[in-house]
Amino acid sequence: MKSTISRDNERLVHVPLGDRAYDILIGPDLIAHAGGEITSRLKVRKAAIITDENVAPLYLDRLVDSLQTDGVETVSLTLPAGEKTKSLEHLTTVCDLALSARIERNDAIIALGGGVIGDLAGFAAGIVRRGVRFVQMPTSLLSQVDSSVGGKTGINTRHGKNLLGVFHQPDLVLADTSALDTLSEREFRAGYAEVAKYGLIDRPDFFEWLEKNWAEVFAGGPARAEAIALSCQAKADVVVEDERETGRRALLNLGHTFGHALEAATHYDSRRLVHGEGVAIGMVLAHRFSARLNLASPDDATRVEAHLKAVGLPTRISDIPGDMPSTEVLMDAIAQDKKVKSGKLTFILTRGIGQSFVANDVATSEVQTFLSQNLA
Ligand SMILES: NC(=O)c1ccc[n+]([C@@H]2O[C@H](COP(=O)([O-])OP(=O)(O)OC[C@H]3O[C@@H](n4cnc5c(N)ncnc54)[C@H](O)[C@@H]3O)[C@@H](O)[C@H]2O)c1
Ligand SMILES: O=C(O)C(=O)C[C@@H](O)[C@H](O)[C@H](O)COP(=O)(O)O
Ligand SMILES: [Zn+2]
Repeated sequence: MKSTISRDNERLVHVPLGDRAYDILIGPDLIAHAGGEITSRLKVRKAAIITDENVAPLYLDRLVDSLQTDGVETVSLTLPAGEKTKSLEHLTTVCDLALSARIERNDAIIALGGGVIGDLAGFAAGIVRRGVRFVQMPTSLLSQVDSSVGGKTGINTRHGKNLLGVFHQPDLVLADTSALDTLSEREFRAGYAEVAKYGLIDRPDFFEWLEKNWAEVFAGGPARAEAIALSCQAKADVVVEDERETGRRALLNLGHTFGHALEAATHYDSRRLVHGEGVAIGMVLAHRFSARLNLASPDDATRVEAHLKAVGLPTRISDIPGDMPSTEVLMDAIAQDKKVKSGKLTFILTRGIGQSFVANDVATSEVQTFLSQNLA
């Protein structure tokens, strides 16, 4: 019997990308009804489900049951949780599974988990048979508001963060908001950093709304659903305008040049720093750096820091437990940033809350001096 879905409390964001257009469904209990949604939209016969060791015991059986009820044959792979799983070794394992299971181009790889699983499984989906169908089933806040949308996939290498990858849009995103009930508070906060990012990029009213309503977003209910849907819409709007990051999409990297360098410098050790925390510190640094360059008022940086601090996020490099990374290590990581052009750094800077812009040609010496002052 086909599973059906109640439309109560469900939101839909459409990503109009021509022949790569897709829907993002956001709502409760979507995992239990995934089979019906996937088969009615994509007509897949087989699916390789990729998940991690924290998510599998909570949601894998439910997803397999739903898919099998709707006639989809499944195989699954449970990987270790955490950033270190975005590796060439695990990419090979995922590709091997898909090929052994004879996943064809019209079949699907399904990512059931956070951004780590989404980025890794999406990369595999982009390269297996030069591209098979890809379904994102994000289970962390970060993956529901950011990583499941937009088609960036990838893994880390010893040279830095996300340095191997492809653009491969999902065919469908099913964001089951009930899954957030089992997410740790720390991971919820980390995801919230990317929510606040959309306000800081170009939606000052949203940032102001978050300042007033963040406690309701954390509590769940309509404010949370609203923040997730608005974030997906904000990301979709940018992606539709500049799918391959030739210009405007770089705005989504606000806070990430510093954040990624901090992740690399802390060896992707989630006990010290997770991605969203790096982004929170990075966004405060981007606002402080903009003030130092006389582009924005220092009061804006203070306001951003006050809000992120209020929700319990780290906001300074010194908030990261363990030894402080050196300026040299951070500058080395920054030099590998994908936005570097002809050896020149590109940064996302700001003229104020919600007034971010892409700055090419930022002097390395300015960044170095600024960082060494922030590490003092
Ligand atoms: N592709 C993109 O556009 C994009 C955007 C933002 C971030 N990212 C990437 O996403 C990654 C971060 O994603 P993340 O924050 O989701 O990290 P994650 O995938 O490591 O998930 C965070 C933790 O929460 C656990 N978890 C996930 N869902 C759960 C649930 N419902 N219940 C209980 N535990 C759950 C995971 O097992 C993990 O331990 C980084 O690698 C980052 O680079 C990519
Ligand atoms: O989708 C984008 O574009 C983003 O920049 C979103 C970021 O939140 C995300 O962390 C992304 O993976 C960073 O991309 P990268 O190109 O700097 O690796
Ligand atoms: Zn990010």
